[in-house]
Amino acid sequence: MKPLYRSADIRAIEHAAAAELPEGELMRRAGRAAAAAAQRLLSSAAPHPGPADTFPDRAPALQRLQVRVLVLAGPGNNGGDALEAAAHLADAGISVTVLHSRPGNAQSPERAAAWRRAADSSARFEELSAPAVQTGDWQLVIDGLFGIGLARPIGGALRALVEAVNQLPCPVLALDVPSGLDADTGAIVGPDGIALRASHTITFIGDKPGLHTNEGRDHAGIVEVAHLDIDPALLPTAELQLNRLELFARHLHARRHSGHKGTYGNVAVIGGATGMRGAPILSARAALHAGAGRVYVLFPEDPLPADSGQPELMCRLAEGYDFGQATLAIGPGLGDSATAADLLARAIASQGPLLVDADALNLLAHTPALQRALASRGATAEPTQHALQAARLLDASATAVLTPHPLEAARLLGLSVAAVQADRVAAARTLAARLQAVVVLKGSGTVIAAPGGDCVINPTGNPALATAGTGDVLSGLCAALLAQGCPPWPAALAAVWLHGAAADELAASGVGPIGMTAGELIPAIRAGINRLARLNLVR
Ligand SMILES: NC(=O)C1=CN([C@@H]2O[C@H](COP(=O)(O)OP(=O)(O)OC[C@H]3O[C@@H](n4cnc5c(N)ncnc54)[C@H](O)[C@@H]3O)[C@@H](O)[C@H]2O)[C@@H](O)CC1
Ligand SMILES: Nc1ncnc2c1ncn2[C@@H]1O[C@H](COP(=O)(O)OP(=O)(O)O)[C@@H](O)[C@H]1O
Ligand SMILES: [K+]
Repeated sequence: MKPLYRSADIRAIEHAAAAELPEGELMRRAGRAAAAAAQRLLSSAAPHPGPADTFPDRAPALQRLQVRVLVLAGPGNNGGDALEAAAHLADAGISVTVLHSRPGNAQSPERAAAWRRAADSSARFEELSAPAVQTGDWQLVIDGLFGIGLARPIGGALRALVEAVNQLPCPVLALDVPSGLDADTGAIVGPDGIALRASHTITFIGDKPGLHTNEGRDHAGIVEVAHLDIDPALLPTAELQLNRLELFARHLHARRHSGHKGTYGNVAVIGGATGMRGAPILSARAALHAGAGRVYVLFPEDPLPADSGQPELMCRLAEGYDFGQATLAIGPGLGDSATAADLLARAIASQGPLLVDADALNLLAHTPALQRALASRGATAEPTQHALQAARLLDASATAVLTPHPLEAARLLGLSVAAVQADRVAAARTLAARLQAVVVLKGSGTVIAAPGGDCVINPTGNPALATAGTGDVLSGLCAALLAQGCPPWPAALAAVWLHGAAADELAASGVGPIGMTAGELIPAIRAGINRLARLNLVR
């Protein structure tokens, strides 16, 4: 399990843990963990921004006085963690400069003790200011300005200071949360706020959703969790977690020799109005390469005779096709005609697995009756055998998967895009509950929510995916998994994970992040599925 905790949970855990420990013990542990992480970063001389995908795992001896570390210590307990870390680093012979915010009368006793320890060390103290950041030649900056206690946007002189840190070429290690970022949502605390861009974040007690979605990935960098030896019994069951193989891999089966095309299901992609024919073709090609037995492309009008680049696809007019014969992926390039709306109504009324994407989501947003039909479809449909087996993971009644990007989600919710992005987890959960469907809210740190409240943030993927057509590939991939018998919840988790992992592989091999095309994802996804299926050979 890779749980993600909101700030309120972290505060409750911290409170319970602190009650069993000497005063200041958690802050001392946080400071020690931060100093150790800093020493590992200094030793590995990680470039900034670091493409490395893990924290370095050991710290060879540092040559004394060759490294200069800048520690930013804010007025609260995040500043206390930073002061503890500064004292440890100074004691290790490292040249440490602390830019220190005067805490006022409300300083906690543990922060006051941390300040005394740092003041007694060889660390030099200066007032927090942008020029103090700009004048030094730092090998590392440690950000202990604000953690989960940030109460308003960073402004004034602190804003200039954060801007100055964001210009530095060296690694930046954020303590708990990059200052200025909302740990719950990954939004920059605003209006007109700013957040520090860290190359690495060491986060305390438990991992936090805001580090993995929205602005989080750009600001947190590589995330390490320091549990501070908290008694696991104090950790509540997390309602939110990071996506990972264990949540879905067992549903990706190795093939039996006796299988035939009928064994692996039919996918029908419905879309491709005039001028948007490529969208369902991409989706259908992805479905084919993700293992669906037969793949159809159903056009609302003027069907293409065939896809000359992929003649395995069967191109038809949607009218006249029996929607009960396939897993449906409706929406790519569907348009907003009356025919399109009729096709969506027929798709929702059908009994099989259903994925709703793109233009079909916009039609749904405009048509409350279709929303009601979709919600009651989820509530009344007979769960499949697969779905029953997966009942622990899945609200088995949710047969539809919806894949909105933030604008589509905003239309469905009657909100602005900014309001959706301000709390992506809440937006996905609200839609999932309202429409009784698995909702995949796309974007950096895609959020997948089930109607019962389960929610997952996906860690794979990168900006190579920010190109037209990658969403169509995702819908075809997910439909193919549904067609092969995977229940909606693990199908959505697997599709989002595989799609992002394929983009990560392509970016690592130079096919991106700039200039990767949606079509290039498809063979990389196929390779990923086959790798995972091989892990399940015994099934
Ligand atoms: N209390 C504990 O036992 C532990 C706390 N920990 C640390 O404590 C942090 C939380 O500490 P706090 O609750 O003190 O919160 P913070 O240190 O995040 O910030 C609170 C302080 O910042 C001020 N402030 C908030 N927004 C501001 C703004 N925009 N401009 C200027 N000042 C602003 C507040 O008035 C307050 O003084 C965690 O993120 C973590 O780093 C860790 O040491 C683990 C243990
Ligand atoms: N910056 C990014 N980082 C990670 N994933 C991204 C990023 N930008 C886009 N994506 C992903 O790419 C896909 C884009 O889908 P969508 O917006 O529907 O595009 P289209 O309709 O053109 O296919 C989604 O899976 C989304 O999560
Ligand atoms: K911080």
